Amino acid sequence: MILIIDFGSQYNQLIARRVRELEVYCQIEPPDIALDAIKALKPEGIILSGGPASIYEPNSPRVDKGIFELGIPILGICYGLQYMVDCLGGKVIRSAKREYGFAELHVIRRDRGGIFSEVAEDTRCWMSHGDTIDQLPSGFEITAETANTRVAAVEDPKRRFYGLQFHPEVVHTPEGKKMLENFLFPVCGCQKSWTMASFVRNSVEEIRSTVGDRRVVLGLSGGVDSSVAAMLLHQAIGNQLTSVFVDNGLLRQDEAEKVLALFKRHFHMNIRFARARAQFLAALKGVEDPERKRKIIGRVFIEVFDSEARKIKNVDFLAQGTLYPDVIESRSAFGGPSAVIKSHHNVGGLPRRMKLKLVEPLKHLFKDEVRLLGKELGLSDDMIWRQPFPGPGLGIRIIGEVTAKRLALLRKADAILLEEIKAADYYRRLWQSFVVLLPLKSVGIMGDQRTYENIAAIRAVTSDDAMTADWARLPHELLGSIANRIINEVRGINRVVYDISSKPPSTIEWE
Ligand SMILES: Nc1ncnc2c1ncn2[C@@H]1O[C@H](COP(=O)(O)OP(=O)(O)OP(=O)(O)O)[C@@H](O)[C@H]1O
Ligand SMILES: O=c1[nH]c(=O)c2[nH+]cn([C@@H]3O[C@H](COP(=O)(O)O)[C@@H](O)[C@H]3O)c2[nH]1
Ligand SMILES: NC(=O)CC[C@H](N)C(=O)O
Ligand SMILES: [Mg+2]
Repeated sequence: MILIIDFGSQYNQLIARRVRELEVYCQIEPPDIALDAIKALKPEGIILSGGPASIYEPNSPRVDKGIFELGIPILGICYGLQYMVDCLGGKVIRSAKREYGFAELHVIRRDRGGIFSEVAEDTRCWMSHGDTIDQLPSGFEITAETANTRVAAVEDPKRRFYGLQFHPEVVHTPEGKKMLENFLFPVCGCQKSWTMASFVRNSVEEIRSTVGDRRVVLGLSGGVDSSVAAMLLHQAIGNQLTSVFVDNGLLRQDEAEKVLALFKRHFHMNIRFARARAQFLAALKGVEDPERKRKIIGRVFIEVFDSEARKIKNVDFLAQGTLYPDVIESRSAFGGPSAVIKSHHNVGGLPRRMKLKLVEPLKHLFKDEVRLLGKELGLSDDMIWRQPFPGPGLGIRIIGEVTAKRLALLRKADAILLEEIKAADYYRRLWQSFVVLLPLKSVGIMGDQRTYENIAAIRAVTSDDAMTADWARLPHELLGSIANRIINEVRGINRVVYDISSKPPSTIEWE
């Protein structure tokens, strides 16, 4: 495996994606990981990520220096390179000018089977730094330069230490993937072994040894992640698993009935249905702040799981379909180097003290990997290709207070949108498509009468992993027919707008 040390770069997950695309398993860990924990992972190579800090500042993040004594190849990217240089006796200074964007890279040495083998002598790279290397540690030499940056890449071929001032993980560095490939295979000697079949084998074993003869409850939403987690756990521990579907009152039209029917038909596992509408709505009464709503929903979910667990004997574990991006994005909530954007109900929204221990077999996977895993486990295409639906559901799509009346309005509008999207064959082409109910009213005219009613917004985005997203260029005719149907069929909505923001700077959900 490859260990990635997270110095807070916004591109960390991209590094992980690239490595896994090359069929090598990797894991991202924070800089305070202990040296013994690093050794226990038995990495074949270590990648030090970029990050917003400057190495000469007090309290800039550092990982145990012992990594340089392990005899393992190390690749430093941007801040990671600067950290390596600083640790090993070189010098990093603030550069006279910041460099952000494309730069022409001139490769000086690519004849030693290192990072640049088979890379063109002149190629482009993506820079994003304000610091620069002034003095190299002994044993290092410069292997590439740009017009602005004398030290664009370095290596110490004896110790197999490599450093890039630019970002090989972004698509704007066209030969970046080749450079990473060179690091993984010739340099680190990795094998291509990251396949879903091997993942299933290892997870089943791990789940069995964690759970022993105890019981597990799993939050089953009918979404891709929890359905795949349920299949995996069921394969590992069979009847020791009970899945709990919670009707939190924030679901879409007919969702509870549909999900239950589907699972009863296709899966022979224990499923419980927890009716908790009133509990969620009461807890949300009068609450308008998005983060408060999220925390409340997270807490009530756990209360419901706890009370279901009490009805079954010997339950020690709660299983969830938490994915890698949820974990990494929420890490900051626990003191990591990046900023808190929003608390996902199943991670940052969890209460601090919990009775049940978490089992999260998918917490190192990305969404597209979970879909592949679902296929491996025999889940139908319809389930695998469902658009994601957040656990807080319509609760974060009603801006402002959540009430039964507003839920009813949104449910109708959302059902119409989905019907139209599916009929136009756009469902699978979109990462998500949904309606948001705004806390605003506007004036309209219907049948010669004045109306003063709610505004709904349509949100439809394309994305690969929800980390970035673009608004979907839906045909005007389709948008027109959705709007037309919503306004005609949903009493209480008289205006529909289309959200044309991308992520970043906006996010996919409005709250
Ligand atoms: N209505 C629900 N009942 C029980 N558990 C739920 C419910 N909604 C969400 N969860 C739990 O919260 C986790 C996170 O929700 P999330 O929406 O990210 O995943 P998902 O619903 O499984 O998949 P998808 O992202 O495709 O919607 C789920 O994996 C599940 O364990
Ligand atoms: O299970 C979930 N619990 C949550 O609390 C939550 N918040 C956002 N999402 C989903 O995450 C993806 C990224 O959303 P944002 O761009 O709005 O952050 C999108 O796919 C969102 O639908 C959630 N899923
Ligand atoms: N992208 C980065 O890793 C930046 C590293 C450091 N903060 C610099 O400005 O050079
Ligand atoms: Mg979901």
